[in-house]
Amino acid sequence: MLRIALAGNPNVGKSTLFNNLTGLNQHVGNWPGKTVEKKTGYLNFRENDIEITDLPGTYSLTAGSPEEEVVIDYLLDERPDLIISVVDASNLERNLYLTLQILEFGLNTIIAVNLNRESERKGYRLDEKRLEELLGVPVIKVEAIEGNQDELLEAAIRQVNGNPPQIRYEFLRSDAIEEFRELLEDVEADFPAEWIIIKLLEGDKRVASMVGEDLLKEFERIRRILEEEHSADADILVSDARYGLIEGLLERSLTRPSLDRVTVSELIDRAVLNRYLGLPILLGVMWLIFQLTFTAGAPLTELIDAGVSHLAGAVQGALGDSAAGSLLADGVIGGVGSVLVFTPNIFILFLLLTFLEDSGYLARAAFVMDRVMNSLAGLSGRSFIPMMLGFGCCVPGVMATRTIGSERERILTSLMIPFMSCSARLPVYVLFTSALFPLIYQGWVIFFLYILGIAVAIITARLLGEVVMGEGSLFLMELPPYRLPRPRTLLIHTYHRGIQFIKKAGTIIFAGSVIIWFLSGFPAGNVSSSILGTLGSIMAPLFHPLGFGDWQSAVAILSGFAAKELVISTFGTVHGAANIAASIQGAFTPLEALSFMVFVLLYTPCLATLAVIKEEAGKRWALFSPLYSVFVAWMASFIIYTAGTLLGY
Ligand SMILES: Nc1nc2c(ncn2[C@@H]2O[C@H](COP(=O)(O)OP(=O)(O)OP(=O)(O)O)[C@@H](O)[C@H]2O)c(=O)[nH]1
Ligand SMILES: [Mg+2]
Repeated sequence: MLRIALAGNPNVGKSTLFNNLTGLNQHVGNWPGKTVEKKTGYLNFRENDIEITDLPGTYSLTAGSPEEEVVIDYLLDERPDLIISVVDASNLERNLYLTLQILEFGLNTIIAVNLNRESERKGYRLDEKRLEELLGVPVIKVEAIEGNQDELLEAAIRQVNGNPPQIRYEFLRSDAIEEFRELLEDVEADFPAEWIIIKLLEGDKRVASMVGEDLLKEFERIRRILEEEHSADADILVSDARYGLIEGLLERSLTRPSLDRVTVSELIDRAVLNRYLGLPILLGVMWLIFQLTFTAGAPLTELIDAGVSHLAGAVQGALGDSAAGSLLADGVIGGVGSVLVFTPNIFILFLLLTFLEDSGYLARAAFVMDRVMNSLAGLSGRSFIPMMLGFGCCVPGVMATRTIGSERERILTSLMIPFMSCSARLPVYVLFTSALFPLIYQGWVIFFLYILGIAVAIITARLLGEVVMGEGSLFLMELPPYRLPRPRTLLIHTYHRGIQFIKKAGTIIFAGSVIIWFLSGFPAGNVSSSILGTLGSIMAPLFHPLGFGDWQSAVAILSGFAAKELVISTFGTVHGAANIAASIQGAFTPLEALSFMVFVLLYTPCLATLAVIKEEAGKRWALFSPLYSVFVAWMASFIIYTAGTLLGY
């Protein structure tokens, strides 16, 4: 088995290439920092079994953030047979910097130059054969997103048996270094001496501990000689040497565009990143997303709704009042069907979010929000990307916090994300607003809920910011160029995200609905005296001050702890799929509905989200999060309901 790893800077197309080669579906999008864990896939190419690992994007091989750690650990411990160093053709200077570090390490490497069309449009011309000759490493132009990658794979298989070139920097050819190199030969056979020297010059702690005290002392002496000789710090000498080498290579293999060209990306950015226009544009984009999600999905939703009601009716008619009939019609169709009705909205939302991510706008949103996040929440714009992802689903949102440099900001952001209105809350919003608010207000009510979520998240960061200690991080993020996402890619990603919703309906919602149905039927007789009704009645007084003190709401809220879709499916099971809207109309006033929706928005992350919060922020915060959010939800609903009542609504 041939073990190949994909390494490179963030956002150069590693995961795109990985997906293309393995047929898997790693998260891709047009912003740096999507992949945070390594992922392995397999393929067979001309009788060769190949294992491919997709690594997180990094700029260097010096451990800093958790995802850099992943890459370094992998390279040090697992030593793949070959590295495919993926580089962006428009950013070769910076991208080859990482390639050189991989070569220093002595690993077999080939270079895959991606995004060629884009760079040619910008006016770059790379002579890849010339670069290959100069560097001594195969250089292949690829189009990661499409077509077969035979040329790349052939080169890879050839290179596995080849020899990686030894990178030797001029400034390391001094007598003092040569002496030290000899000393090293007795110590460490596993890594190239040159690499150890470079890492020591860069001050890498891990390598320092590998070498041992005595040699380290000796090295300190040599380092000082070197620094005096060149009158510069050792780590600067190293990076200068790398950039010097790269410059020399590109000078002879790359034609660059003249500098005064203004790209389309720059033109768009002048508006989108404008001091005054940036924020209104972002708000406009968000408003548009939510409008489209709810309105464009409506006709299809109604159609499915009619279908589900019809089906429930037919089943009831065929099986009569038997237990089986009730289980199917109320439990399964009522519970699962009432959630599945919203599939069109969910798919549209995911399509739009994917477009936002893939076009490059999401990275801009982070920039625009940087100032806001800074002054309001004491965080950087980096935190805004996971928050936006949270509108789709909080689980990938929390996972995306890992690329945030500071631990403090990582924890705070993980605790903010559950307040983003994820797609599971959408059925609640749609049902309640459409049942109780006039058409012209519906969009605004939902938009208010989204904004309220963001506001509570920011207040949360503010409050907890006083408790969670640690250093902040500098907000350094590249702006990727805008790209018009391809319909095919958009559809594939939307499909993969949307299908999770349907899977969830078939598993956890299904199980939940059956349980709810069961609990509502026993002991037989009146539902309100069933186990479910009793449980609900016990809890109901807690919610009475919030305006929804009936047992059904209490039970719906309770089941929503597992997954928020269950809030609606509980109503579906208790009332029957066809009657949800009517029974909501009967049970709630608009004010009570608003209070209920606010509660559902804010109270507790679902179990899946809690699991990732535990992963990213630790057990203590995963315990804290639901307690805190239930408290916040109760307070917010109480304030809204009380204020509304006083105002006469
Ligand atoms: N047009 C075009 N776009 C590409 C190509 N390869 C990648 N992209 C786009 O470039 C962006 C980044 O791709 P990813 O595969 O997510 O990049 P990555 O290197 O895995 O990024 P990180 O995981 O963040 O380090 C996505 O928007 C891709 O659609 C390509 O060959 N052609
Ligand atoms: Mg990736």
